[in-house]
Amino acid sequence: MALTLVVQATFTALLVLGAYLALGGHIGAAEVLAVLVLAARCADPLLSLSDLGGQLRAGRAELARLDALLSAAPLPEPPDPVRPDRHDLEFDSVVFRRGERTVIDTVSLSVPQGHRLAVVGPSGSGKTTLLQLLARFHDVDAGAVRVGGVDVRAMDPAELMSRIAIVFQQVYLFDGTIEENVRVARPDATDAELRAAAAAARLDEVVARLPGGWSTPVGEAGAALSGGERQRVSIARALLKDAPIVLMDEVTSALDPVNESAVHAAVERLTEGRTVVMVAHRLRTIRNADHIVFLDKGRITESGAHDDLLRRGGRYAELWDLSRT
Ligand SMILES: Nc1ncnc2c1ncn2[C@@H]1O[C@H](COP(=O)(O)OP(=O)(O)OP(=O)(O)O)[C@@H](O)[C@H]1O
Repeated sequence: MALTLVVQATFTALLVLGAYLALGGHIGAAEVLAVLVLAARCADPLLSLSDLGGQLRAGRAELARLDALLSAAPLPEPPDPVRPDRHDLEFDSVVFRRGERTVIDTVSLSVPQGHRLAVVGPSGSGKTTLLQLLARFHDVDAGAVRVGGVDVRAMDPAELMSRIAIVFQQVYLFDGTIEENVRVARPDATDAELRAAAAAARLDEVVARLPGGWSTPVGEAGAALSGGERQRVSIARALLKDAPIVLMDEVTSALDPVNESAVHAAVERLTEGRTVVMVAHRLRTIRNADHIVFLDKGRITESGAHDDLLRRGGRYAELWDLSRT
């Protein structure tokens, strides 16, 4: 850094001196001193500019990635979309690859309408990918994902999304008020519907603490909200959307007891009577699931109800014991 500063200062001094001589100036002690002071003052911004170069290069790489994402071919839309009249879910021998890697490896499972499926397993085993395939963020490489017996590729993508509410770990809050951030799920919702969703998600108690209540800009609120509170915003959105299918990726980080209990109550309300697939990390959520699958390296290695899996004494039972210590 110090060397770069000296090089930059010398370079700047030579440039200024050159310009001075070119303009017909004479060099004396005063001129040299003035040029050195000027060079030192110029070097710092020049250094910042060289830092900026690095930042611009990093930014360009980000832009290239974004561009690749935006220019990716849109998922093909069917000419005659089919509308399912039920909301049971099915993975039929699904294979999904990322490059050379098989991320989902011949997965078959079904979730009857109104049931809750919990997906557990080690990090990187493909749990989130299963949710993404259901919402058709990607298309399968082999097999089929079906909603109400209809292949999701045969559905109009907007229709599919209207049937699904998603609660992901990373909650995206945009620059607006907290009310706008919830209302985005259903802009024509009445105030009463908004308040009811917030109460069911236990978001009302968070809003009550904010300085401007519902009108608090989320820029302020977002920074002040904990992970559990942000997830309550996400659950309120999903409740307001009132979709028959819920896909949920639980927060992995530990929640304080107040948030733990509030989020649990909110999840209960959200999942009541809906068809649910959730990546489950918390004991209470796993326990309340109708069915559990254990995913390892993209394959289902164990599947059943909580008590069956405990009796079997496999990886699930191990995970359960570990999570209770
Ligand atoms: N955008 C991506 N590009 C390339 N590989 C990815 C991408 N997203 C996920 N993967 C890879 O796919 C595999 C499955 O990832 P996935 O996020 O589904 O796992 P997970 O079980 O949900 O993990 P975690 O519990 O850590 O969230 C991982 O090996 C992951 O590195």
